[in-house]
Amino acid sequence: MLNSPFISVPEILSHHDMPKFGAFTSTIQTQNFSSHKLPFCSKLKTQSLFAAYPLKSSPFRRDNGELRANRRKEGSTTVRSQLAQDLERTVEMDGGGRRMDSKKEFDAIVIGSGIGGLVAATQLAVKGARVLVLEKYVIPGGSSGFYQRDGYTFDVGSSVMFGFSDKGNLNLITQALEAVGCRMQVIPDPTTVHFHLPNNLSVRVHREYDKFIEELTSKFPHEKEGIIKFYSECWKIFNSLNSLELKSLEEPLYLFGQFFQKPLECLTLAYYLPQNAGDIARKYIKDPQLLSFIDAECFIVSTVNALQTPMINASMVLCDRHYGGINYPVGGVGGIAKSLAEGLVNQGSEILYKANVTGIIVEQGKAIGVRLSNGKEFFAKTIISNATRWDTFGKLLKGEALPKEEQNFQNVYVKAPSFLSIHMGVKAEVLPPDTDCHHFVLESDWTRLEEPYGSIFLSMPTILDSSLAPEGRHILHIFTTSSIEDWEGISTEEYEAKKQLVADKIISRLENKLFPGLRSSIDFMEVGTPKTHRRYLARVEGTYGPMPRSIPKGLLGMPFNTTGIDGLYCVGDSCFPGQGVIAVAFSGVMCAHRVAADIGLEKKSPILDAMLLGLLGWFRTLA
Ligand SMILES: NC(=O)c1ccc[n+]([C@@H]2O[C@H](COP(=O)([O-])OP(=O)(O)OC[C@H]3O[C@@H](n4cnc5c(N)ncnc54)[C@H](O)[C@@H]3O)[C@@H](O)[C@H]2O)c1
Ligand SMILES: CC(C)=CCC/C(C)=C/C=C/C(C)=C/C=C/C(C)=C/C=C/C=C(C)/C=C/C=C(C)/C=C/C=C(\C)CCC=C(C)C
Repeated sequence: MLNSPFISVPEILSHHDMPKFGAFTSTIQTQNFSSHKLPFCSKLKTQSLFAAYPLKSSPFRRDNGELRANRRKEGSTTVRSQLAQDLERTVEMDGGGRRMDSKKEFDAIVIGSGIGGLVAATQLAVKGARVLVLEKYVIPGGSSGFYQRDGYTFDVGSSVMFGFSDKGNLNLITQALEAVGCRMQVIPDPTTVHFHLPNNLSVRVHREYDKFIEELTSKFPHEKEGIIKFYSECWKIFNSLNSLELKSLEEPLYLFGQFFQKPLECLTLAYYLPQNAGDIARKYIKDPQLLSFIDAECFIVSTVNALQTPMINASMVLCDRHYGGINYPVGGVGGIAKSLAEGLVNQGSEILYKANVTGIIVEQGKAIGVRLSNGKEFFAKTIISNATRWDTFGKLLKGEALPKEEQNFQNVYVKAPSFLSIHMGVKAEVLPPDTDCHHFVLESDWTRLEEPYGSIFLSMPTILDSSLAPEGRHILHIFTTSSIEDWEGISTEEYEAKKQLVADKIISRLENKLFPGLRSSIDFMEVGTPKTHRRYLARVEGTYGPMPRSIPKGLLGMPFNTTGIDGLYCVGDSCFPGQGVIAVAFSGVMCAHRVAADIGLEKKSPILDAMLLGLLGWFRTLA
């Protein structure tokens, strides 16, 4: 297998996806679904997600060489959203020359359909807004998308799903789906992650908190008290978070309302907002190896060590994994975005694929529309960018001076490296019985934790959902940090050879540590590099997300959703609270609330707005 030519994700996507998703090949497509009740989401309860994607039931059809949306029939009547009809009418009105497609205004245009963008869009749609999502790629989801090869269904990004339980206030993925009437079947993961660390330290993070603490204290009995105190402090924060109704922290009526109803909890959160997990761990723990373990715990959350990881974010994930637990959606992570996109359309809003936004149109200092690579223009009261802040302000806002809030963001945060990913199908026999689904491997040297190719993340979602692979096979999704500079300025042959070399080394490491015989069990493999991720996720340098330039003041410096440009909002992992699917879902909820207030769908107080936004802006300069 290793001698077979490695094919990069871009090549694979273009060769395989396009025929499979043959219906997605026009420049602009419109999903014109009626708003009847959730056909796809309800199917998910009993079927594999991807059964919902067969070509026959594609939402598109060819019509005189043009792609058109299939119309879903209710009884004998064709029902289509008013919005879709408006759009199509404006396209018909095009008379050559510049295609001013839309004098019609949307309430919001969302650039990008990552989980952040989709949550913002769906939350706005259920509040009654007319939303248009413009996605560059052929399916929704961005880093939380999927692709299929040779009978395997691969998650593009992480398979570790927080916020997907049925309890509390922090199950934001469940809530986002429910808002549009969707519910997905999930499979509880008994172990969040199995750490394989230097000095043969092996720690399994069990779903049951007591079992995890018991395992960790058995490795560090002299630190039992410190362990309990550190994780208990995380619980204090988690419980405060979990008691709040989560909406926009940039909206004063809500924020002051929460302070009034839950003063202790809000003050607790305000107290921890500027703090990092590493400092708090050091209050209780002295053993350097245990502190390094806490670094590894945080690295998974933030791609940086504990001293650089905001305590609120660390607490969120270190507790949710025991509270709601990690739950994997049947059919794969891609089903979340697919369901949200369908829910959005069912609410009468729109999503267009292969719609590459190349510019945000600003008039008299206000963002009023967007321009696509094919020259089309769309207009809205508000523009929400789910592209990273670097892409939004560096590429989409040409000719605009960088607002000072963005300068501040770029001073405090840098682009985290990208990653190298290996998607692999293997013979099932190579995995020992009772293998856990997620592993983190750093064999011998703690100092390599944050180095490129130092730590290995491994997810095997077929341990939980065997429908993702052909019978007798498992999926291995392996990823490790890697920078784009490593992959630039080399010939195609060198690029291919380098992919093979790097993959080879990682396979050897996994063979030594976990799965003897792995190499000979490989049935399918492809390697994605930072260039792949830059191209297919439309993220500058393929970055994993923002990471602090030095020691941050917790979350204090992380911008929320409003920007220095009137009418322009950002959503996604370069907004508060940062990287992670549940984190960007929260960013989507916050963004939708702030936008809804600004377009009159929620209460607002302009005077309090000005005061709070000014205050938050000032706080950020302290970071
Ligand atoms: N391997 C991984 O696990 C991995 C990798 C990267 C990011 N992540 C995580 O994924 C999440 C990111 O979610 P997110 O919501 O911020 O965004 P995202 O990056 O997942 O999605 C953004 C979407 O916007 C689209 N887009 C970008 N620019 C566009 C343009 N100009 N025109 C049209 N569409 C455009 C992209 O195609 C993509 O679909 C975070 O949790 C992050 O930490 C995970
Ligand atoms: C506003 C002011 C000044 C004061 C107000 C005080 C107040 C009320 C504050 C409120 C704050 C709130 C509500 C904060 C909310 C924070 C939240 C919801 C944070 C959520 C963070 C979630 C994170 C960081 C999730 C990260 C998950 C990640 C990165 C998962 C991915 C995992 C991998 C990629 C690893 C895969 C692992 C293996 C081993 C394969």
